[in-house]
Amino acid sequence: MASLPYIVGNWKMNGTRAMLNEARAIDRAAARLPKVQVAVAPPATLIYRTRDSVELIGVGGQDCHVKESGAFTGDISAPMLKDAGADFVIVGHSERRTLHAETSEIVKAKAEAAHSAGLAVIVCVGETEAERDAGSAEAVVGAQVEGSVPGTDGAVDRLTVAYEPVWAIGTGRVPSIDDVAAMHKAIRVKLVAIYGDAGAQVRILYGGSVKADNAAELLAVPEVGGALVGGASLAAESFLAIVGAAAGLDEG
Ligand SMILES: O=C[C@H](O)COP(=O)(O)O
Repeated sequence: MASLPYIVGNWKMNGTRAMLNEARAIDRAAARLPKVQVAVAPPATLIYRTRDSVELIGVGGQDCHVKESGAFTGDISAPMLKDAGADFVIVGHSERRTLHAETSEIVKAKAEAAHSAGLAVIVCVGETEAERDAGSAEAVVGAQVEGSVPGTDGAVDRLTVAYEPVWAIGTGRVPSIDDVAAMHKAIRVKLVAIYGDAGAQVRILYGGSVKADNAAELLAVPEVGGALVGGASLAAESFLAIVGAAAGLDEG
């Protein structure tokens, strides 16, 4: 894969201003690892300050509304994220799909709103454990990809897809390497079917219990273009161990 490995920390609903020290430490270390693209997605309250605290790493939002503005108490629009200094936004995380009843149709509208606002987009997909046990994981994820990725002209150029099996998120469990490889291959086939040649360039991240001790193996899987990291991204030390594993791919 031609593009750099992309390691993204999703802080979820964690972090107050003290977390800016972690962001600074990650930024300093990333400067010494030019062969990895690094980013963090802090909670909305910290986006502006994080942007101001770092020089090199990307900063993103964790969700956006489909509309640019309006009477949507508690929501944040893509242009607002852009204005706060975000470079990208995560949409369709399973916690949004499950806890906020977001359908792929909504996720797609969010992805398109983000693209229109000038943000890169990470679209998350992933099956539940019941779906995997039923043998329908690839069908479920394929339908999510098809239904969630943006259709807007040019959006594919700033698109990343993150495969996150729901049952692997925050559990310490990860799929077998063969299962990760098979799913990433299936997602690639789907992206090429949707976008043609441009679909071959979209990075596909793996997410779900990525830690220092499994990162190198996961990141070496064909079609795995990086990682979307939750828990292990909350401290610079554990996150940087994963970034270091990505940097090591080049030497290994
Ligand atoms: O967005 C990140 C994922 O949900 C993974 O979270 P985790 O690394 O805590 O399993």
